[in-house]
Amino acid sequence: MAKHWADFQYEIYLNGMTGAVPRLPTDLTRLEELTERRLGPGPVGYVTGSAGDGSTARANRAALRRRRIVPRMLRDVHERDLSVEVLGRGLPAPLALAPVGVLSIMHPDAERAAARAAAAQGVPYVLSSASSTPIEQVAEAMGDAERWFQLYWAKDREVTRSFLTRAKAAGFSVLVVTLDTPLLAWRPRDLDQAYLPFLHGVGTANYFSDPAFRSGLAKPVHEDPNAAVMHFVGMFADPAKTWPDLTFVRENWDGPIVLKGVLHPDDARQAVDAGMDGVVVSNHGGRQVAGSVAAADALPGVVAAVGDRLTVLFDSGVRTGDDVFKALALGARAVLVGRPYVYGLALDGQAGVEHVIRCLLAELDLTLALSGHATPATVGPADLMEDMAAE
Ligand SMILES: Cc1cc2nc3c(=O)[nH]c(=O)nc-3n(C[C@H](O)[C@H](O)[C@H](O)COP(=O)(O)O)c2cc1C
Ligand SMILES: O=C(O)C(=O)c1ccccc1
Repeated sequence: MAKHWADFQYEIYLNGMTGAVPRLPTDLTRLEELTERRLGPGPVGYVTGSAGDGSTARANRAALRRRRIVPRMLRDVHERDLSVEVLGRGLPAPLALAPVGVLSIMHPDAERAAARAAAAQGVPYVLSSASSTPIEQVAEAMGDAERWFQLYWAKDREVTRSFLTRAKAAGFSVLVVTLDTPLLAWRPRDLDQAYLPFLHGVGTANYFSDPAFRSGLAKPVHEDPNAAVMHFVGMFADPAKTWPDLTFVRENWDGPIVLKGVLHPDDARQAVDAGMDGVVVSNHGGRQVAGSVAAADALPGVVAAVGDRLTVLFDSGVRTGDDVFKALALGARAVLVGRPYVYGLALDGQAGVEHVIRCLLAELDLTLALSGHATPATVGPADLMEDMAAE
């Protein structure tokens, strides 16, 4: 029998017999406010902030809230199985941790803590190129758990090639190529405090650990750190890239490749033509194009265009188990979650990240069961209706 994630509910109640209650709220939408009280203004702006006036991030939430579940009754759900197959991998649930850069800003254990939490719960961890911990050290912390690598496509081919070689050697199996960040967007929360995340918490450590990156420096990093940071800024991403450039990535990675940040159905079709295996329908949590379409509103169009040819994943705005259910109903195979686990990390390290994963999946398990589903496979558009007046 598959694991019932909902058992976490009674684990919490039973622990309560000895007077213990969860260290963090089980309504994950409350974590943002707690994190705002815990971290300094720079780090808070970095993690909670988004592009422009923040309306895209709010629209992501609204697009999920507006869709309401129509539960079905009397459909045997006593044995449930949340596992799904994604890109040829069996996952215990339709969830992965999204790539988030410079986690040392949030907690001293940084990427290692997030990766260990994902490994302990069996969900894939997507390591950001912009990690504050070198690829190899994150891999070492994870044992043989499922790990995916997110590529920021460096201007220098040798650096990109080196990242891919290192990630492969460290056991990363799926490559997530982020397309929506060829430039950092206009982010007032960061700008108003002149807070550039790269410059904090050894934000560039993964690059600094790279031999191809280092060979481009006139002096070693410790002798001229400012020059090294400027080299990184010039290297980080390349706004000149076009679709044919994907050939280079395809030729240098023999596992599945997923393009992150696709919103238009035609871009999803181009991903098929480029030999890609999947897309993440995402607007980067509202952090890139201010005023862009809400990710959940873009999802059905992408699924209709390529859902039978590519694995369609989703992120941007997922905060609760019912949000995951809604994304599945709109056609996503699985979802990535960003800020909630980062808040968990900021508030309680590895344990906080595990708390977030367990709450999300317990709530998803219960939402499925209470709506008449024993597996994600039976969830579809017929389970939703739209309520334009929803708060
Ligand atoms: C603080 C922060 C840093 C991020 N860094 C990266 C990154 O390095 N690479 C990447 O592809 N996406 C990055 N993202 C975007 C996430 O992968 C994901 O798309 C987004 O957080 C999903 O939205 P959500 O936060 O509403 O769940 C970052 C997001 C946040 C909040
Ligand atoms: O802040 C982000 O959204 C992001 O993608 C990023 C990129 C580089 C370093 C840190 C974060």
